[in-house]
Amino acid sequence: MKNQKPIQDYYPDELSYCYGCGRNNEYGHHIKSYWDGDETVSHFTPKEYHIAIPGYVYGGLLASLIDCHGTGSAALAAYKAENRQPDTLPAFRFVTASLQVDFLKPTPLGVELELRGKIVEVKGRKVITEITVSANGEITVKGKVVAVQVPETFLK
Ligand SMILES: CCCCCCCCCC(=O)SCCNC(=O)CCNC(=O)[C@H](O)C(C)(C)COP(=O)(O)OP(=O)(O)OC[C@H]1O[C@@H](n2cnc3c(N)ncnc32)[C@H](O)[C@@H]1OP(=O)(O)O
Repeated sequence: MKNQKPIQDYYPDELSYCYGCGRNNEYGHHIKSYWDGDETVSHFTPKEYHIAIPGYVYGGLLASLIDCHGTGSAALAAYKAENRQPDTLPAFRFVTASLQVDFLKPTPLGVELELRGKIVEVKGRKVITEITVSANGEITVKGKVVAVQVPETFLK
C-alpha cells in the first residue's frame, strides 16, 4: 500500500466530484482505496458531527464509505483482471448498482476506521465486492456492493 496512488486519483477531473470519493469536491469525504495483498483497504476518521447516538457513527456515513470503497475496489479489480495499470486505456469507471449494508455493532466515534474489500466476482461490466468496516480491530459493519461500468449514456 505504501507508495501506491489511490485508484480515485486516476479518475479524470470531470468525474471527481463524487461526495464520497471525488478529490474535487471540497465538502466530500475524499475516500481513497488501495490494494493490500489480495484485499483492498481504505481508512477514514469520522468527524465529531458524523454522529448518530452520542459516541457512535451515523449509519448513513458508514454506508457512504462502503459505497465508494466498493466502487473503487471494483475499478482496482477490473484493472487487475486485465493485468493492466490504472493509468492505461480504456479506463474503467464504475457506479453502484446495488448497496447492501448490515450494521453488526455500534461503530465508535473518535477512532480511525478501516475498510477492507474482498473481490467476490469480476464478470463482464460487473464487479461484486464484500466490504467490512472495523473500529479498534473489531468488525462493526459489513456490506456488499454490486458495481457496474458506467454506460456511455450516463456520462453525456
Ligand atoms: C464514474 C467514475 C467514478 C465516479 C464516482 C464513483 C461512484 C460512487 C458511488 C455512487 O454513489 S454512484 C451513484 C449511485 N448509482 C447510480 O446512480 C446508478 C444508477 N443505475 C444505473 O445507471 C444503471 O442501473 C446501472 C449502470 C447501474 C446498470 O445498468 P445497465 O443497463 O448498465 O446494467 P445491465 O442491465 O446491462 O446489467 C449489467 C450487470 O449488472 C447487474 N446489475 C444491474 N443492476 C443491478 C442491481 N441493481 N443489482 C444487482 N445487479 C445488477 C446485471 O444483472 C448484469 O449482471 P450480469 O452481467 O451478471 O447479467
